[in-house]
Order: sequence, then C-alpha cells, then structure tokens
Amino acid sequence: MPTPSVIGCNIGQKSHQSTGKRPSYKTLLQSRTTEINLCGRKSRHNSFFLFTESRDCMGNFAVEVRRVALQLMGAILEGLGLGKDYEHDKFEEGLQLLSVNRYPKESEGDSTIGLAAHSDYGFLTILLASSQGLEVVDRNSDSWKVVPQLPHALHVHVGDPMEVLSNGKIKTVVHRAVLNPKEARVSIASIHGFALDEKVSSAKELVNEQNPAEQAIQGPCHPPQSYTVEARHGNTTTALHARPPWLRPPSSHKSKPSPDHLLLLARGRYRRGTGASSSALRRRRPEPAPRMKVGMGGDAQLRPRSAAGTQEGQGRRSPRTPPRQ
Ligand SMILES: O=C(O)CCC(=O)C(=O)O
Ligand SMILES: [Fe+2]
Repeated sequence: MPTPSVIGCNIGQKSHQSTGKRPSYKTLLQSRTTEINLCGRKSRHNSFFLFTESRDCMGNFAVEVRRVALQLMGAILEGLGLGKDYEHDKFEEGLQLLSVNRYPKESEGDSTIGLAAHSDYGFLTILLASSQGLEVVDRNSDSWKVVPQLPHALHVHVGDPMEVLSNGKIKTVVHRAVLNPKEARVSIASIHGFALDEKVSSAKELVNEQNPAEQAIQGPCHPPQSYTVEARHGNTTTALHARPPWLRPPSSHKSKPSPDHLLLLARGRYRRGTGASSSALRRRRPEPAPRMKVGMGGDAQLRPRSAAGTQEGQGRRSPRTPPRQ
C-alpha cells in the first residue's frame, strides 16, 4: 500500500493533552487537536503542532479510507460503463487530502453556518463527523437537506471532477456545514483526486453530439487558498472569506503565475461558462455566495445576502448560493 500523500488543514485550538495511549477515533473526534500533518513535515503554517498519537491514528485512517475511496471509484466507473480500471493509474497515484474541521458549538446570536456552501474539488469526499451538521442541496427541490448522522457510518459525496469526468451524468454535491447547538463538532473530510498536475476531462465514451464535453478542469488539489465561513447576524447573512496569512500568494504571482494562480484562472473560466460547448455543469452552476471579504489587513465589509457580489478564486471550495430554507 503506497503511503498516502496527505496534507492536514485545520481550524480551532490545540489543547489536547497526551495521555500516552493511542486515541481511538472517538477520542480523536472529541479532541481539540487541530494540527495534524500525516507526512510529519513541518507545514507552512508557523504554529505547526505535531501530535504523534493522532498522527499514527490518522495515518491508519487515511490508508483505510483511501482503500474505500478507490473501491468506490472503481464501482462508480463501472456503473458509468467505463470499466473499473478506467484511468486506474491516475487514481492510484492521485492525491488524498485530509481536512480536519472543528466547528464551535452554536451559541445564541452567533453564526449558524460553520462552512459556507461549496462543492469539493476531489472526485470523492468521504466524511467522518462527530455529530450532525452537514447539509446538502437537493437539486430537485433546490433546497437544503440535513444529512442525518448515522452511527458507525461514513458519508460519501462526489465533487466537481466527477461531474466533468462523467460528462454531467453524476452531479457534484453542493454542501455546507451548520453549527450544532448542543456541542462543538469535528469532521474529517478525506478528499480523493488526481495528482495536482493532472487535468480532468470528460470521458470520451460519454461524449456525443447531444452531450458535448464538459470543460476540462485541473485541481485545485492544493491546500485551500482561502477559508470561507458564513455567519448570520439577525436577518443578514454574511460570509467571511479569509485568506490565512500562511497561504498568501507570493508576490511573484503577479509576474510569473504559480500553479496556484493558474488554478484560479482555470476555475474562473470554468465558472463563467464562456465558450461554445454547452456544459451542463456550467449552465447549472449558481452564482457564488455573497461574502464579507476580509483583506490581508483584516478589514471587513458586511454585505447582505441579496446584494451578492462574486469573488473569484475560492481555492478548494467552490461556493454556491442555493436558496436558504
Ligand atoms: O464538516 C462537514 O460536515 C463538511 C466539511 C467539508 O465540506 C469539507 O471539508 O470540504
Ligand atoms: Fe466540502
């Protein structure tokens, strides 16, 4: 089994006390540890904190969950008529990103949305969560549906590349996380995609005159370039779009685009839907969520939800504005 390439990305505080015992997944989910880098490399984040016991536990989890993802992917590809070994090597050598999210308990007058509406940039996301909080858009009714928390179950959804590869036969899942009024919540999203430099195109077997190819996409299988948090204040919903300081683009971006920058351009084209091909994805993609943009210096502007503006470059998350229920 190859060592998965995993990048930890976390929010919250770090205060877990080492007990000397290897924690169970339950302990892990209840812990307040937030800095986990399974590769054991120092992250670009200055306050990097390595919690060795979690690292073992998360390492095992990462390997196992990847095995499940590859099996599921094979079954989906078979279902699409492409055969389970379609692009086998690209999936085998693809990227896995484990994102550990910690959401505070909802308190009165506080924000109710932990993570704004978005779709994921991997083919598959496998989510383990400590409690209920995930909501998905039901495309038929165009409304939010709560994903029930089932004991001992993992939640799986598909992301943008799956929609592109399947040429729109499988739709990306728009989702968000809401805060739980009873407790803080931890979720571990394991996201599985092609390698950073691989483009995802529609399978030619699924392209014909009636169904022209979706526009190819690349990435963004990067650490997030921005972090988006939506908050509600009275009747006004705002979104906080923060670019953490450790993810600031180097100044060289302006003159010489780095892969991150190229990635943003790719997503911009993808979202605007220019060009001749009638991509189902681009037709259906709603406007991005309104957001309160926090600049590098931390200056914030509140904008009501109805006065939506658009922002490019949401990093790994593609924000959407499905109607609120
Ligand atoms: O915490 C959740 O329920 C969702 C997390 C998520 O969507 C993500 O990490 O991309
Ligand atoms: Fe997500």
